[in-house]
Amino acid sequence: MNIETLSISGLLLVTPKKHGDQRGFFSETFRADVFAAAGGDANFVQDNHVLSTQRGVVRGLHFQTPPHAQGKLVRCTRGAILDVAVDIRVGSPTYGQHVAAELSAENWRQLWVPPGFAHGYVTLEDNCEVIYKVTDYYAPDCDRGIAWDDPALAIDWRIPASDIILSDKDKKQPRLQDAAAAFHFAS
Ligand SMILES: Cc1cn([C@H]2C[C@H](O)[C@@H](COP(=O)(O)OP(=O)(O)O[C@H]3O[C@H](C)C(=O)[C@H](O)[C@H]3O)O2)c(=O)[nH]c1=O
Repeated sequence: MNIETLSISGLLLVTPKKHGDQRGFFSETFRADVFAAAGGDANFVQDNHVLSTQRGVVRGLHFQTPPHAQGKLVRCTRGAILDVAVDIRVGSPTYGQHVAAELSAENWRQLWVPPGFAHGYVTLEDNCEVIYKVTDYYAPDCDRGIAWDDPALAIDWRIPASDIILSDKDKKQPRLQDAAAAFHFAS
C-alpha cells in the first residue's frame, strides 16, 4: 500500500496493492496500521456505497459541521470519478484551495479527506460506484454544502457544465463566501 501526501496538508492519496493471478486479484484496501503510520487519524464508523448511473453526476460539495464532522476515505470500484476536496479551514494557508484526484477501478486509488474539507466528485463515465468510509455517522442536521461551480474555487470538473447532473439540494448550495464558517485551522 503506497500513501503519499498532497499539496494541501492533511490530504492523502492511498494506492493499495493488487495481487493478481489467473483467478483475478486480491487487494487489502484498508490497513489501519499503515494508514495511521502515514498520518491518517481516523476511526471509521460507517461505510457508504453509492451508484451513479450517468456520466456527469456531481455530488457535492458537502461536509458535516462539528460535532459530527466527517473524515472520508473514498474509492471508486466501478468506472472513474474526479474526486475533489476543498480546504474550508478558516485561517488555513490553503483556505479555498482544492485538490482534484482521478479515482477509478483502473488506478485503484483512494483519497483521504479529513474533517475541515468540503468534498465532492463528478462521474467521468456511466455507472460509477463509489465506496467510502467515514469517521462519524450521517447527521442530516449537520449536513452543509458549497456550490460545485463557485467561481472563487475555480474547479475544473472536466465535464461541460451543460452535461452536469445535480440533486435539487446541490442546485442551490451557497458560495463559500456566503457559507457560515464551520472549521478553523489549527497549525
Ligand atoms: C450522506 C448520506 C445520505 N443518506 C441518504 C439521504 C438521502 O435519502 C440519500 C441521498 O443523500 P444525498 O443526496 O445527501 O447523497 P449525496 O449527494 O451522495 O451526498 C454525499 O455527497 C458527498 C460526495 C459527500 O461527501 C457526502 O458523503 C454526502 O453528502 O441517502 C444516508 O442515509 N446516509 C448518508 O450518510
